[in-house]
Amino acid sequence: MTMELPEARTILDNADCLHDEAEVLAALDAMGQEMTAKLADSNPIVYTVLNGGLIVSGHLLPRLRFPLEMSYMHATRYRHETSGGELDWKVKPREDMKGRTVVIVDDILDEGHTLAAIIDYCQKQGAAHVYVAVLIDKKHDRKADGVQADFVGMEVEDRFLFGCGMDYQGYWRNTLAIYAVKGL
Ligand SMILES: O=P(O)(O)OC[C@H]1O[C@H](OP(=O)(O)OP(=O)(O)O)[C@H](O)[C@@H]1O
Ligand SMILES: Nc1nc2[nH]cnc2c(=O)[nH]1
Repeated sequence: MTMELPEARTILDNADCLHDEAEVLAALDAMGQEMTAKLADSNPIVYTVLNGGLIVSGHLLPRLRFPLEMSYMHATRYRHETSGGELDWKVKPREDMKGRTVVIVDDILDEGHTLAAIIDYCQKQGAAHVYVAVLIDKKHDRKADGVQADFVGMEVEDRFLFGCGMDYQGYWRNTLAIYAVKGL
C-alpha cells in the first residue's frame, strides 16, 4: 500500500541514522578491495539480488577492478512487513552457471533464509563456487543453519533497517545512509 507523503517523510525524520553516507562508502571501498584481491582471476557472474541489492551493487560493481559478467535475480520474503515469510522467487537466474564462479550481491544478511535458498539454487545449477557479498550482516543468533557471507561491509545491530536498498513499506530504499525505524 502506498504511504502518504507526510508519513513517509516522518519515518525518515524520526529514524536513527546508524551509518552515514561516508561510512557506507568506506565500507564499500573496503569490500571492493577485498573482493578484487580474492576474485580477480575467477571470471565470475556477479548477481544482484533485487530489489534490495540494487544500490549496493551500483556502488560495489565499479569498485571491482577485474573482468566479470553481471546479471540479476529477484527473490523476496519480506514484502511490506518487518519480518520475513515464505520466499517468493520472482525472477530466477537465467545464465548457464555450470562450472562458473558466482557472486551474489545483496544489501543484508538477516536471518539468512533468502541467501540459503539462492546458494542452494546456484549449487544445484552446477556453479563451481558461490560467494556471497552483503553490505550488512545483522547481529543476532537467529541465522539459518550454515549461512554466512564471504564479504561483509558492516555488522549492524538487530533493528529493522532501511536505506541503501532496504525499504520501509516500499519507501526510502533510495538513501545511501542506513537508518533504523524509530521504535523497531
Ligand atoms: O536474511 P533474510 O532474513 O532472508 O533477509 C534478507 C533479504 O530481505 C530483503 O529482501 P526482501 O525480502 O525485503 O525483498 P526486496 O529486496 O525485494 O524488498 C533483503 O534484500 C534480502 O534479500
Ligand atoms: N528493509 C529491511 N529489509 C530487511 N530484510 C531483512 N532484514 C531487513 C531489515 O532490517 N530491513
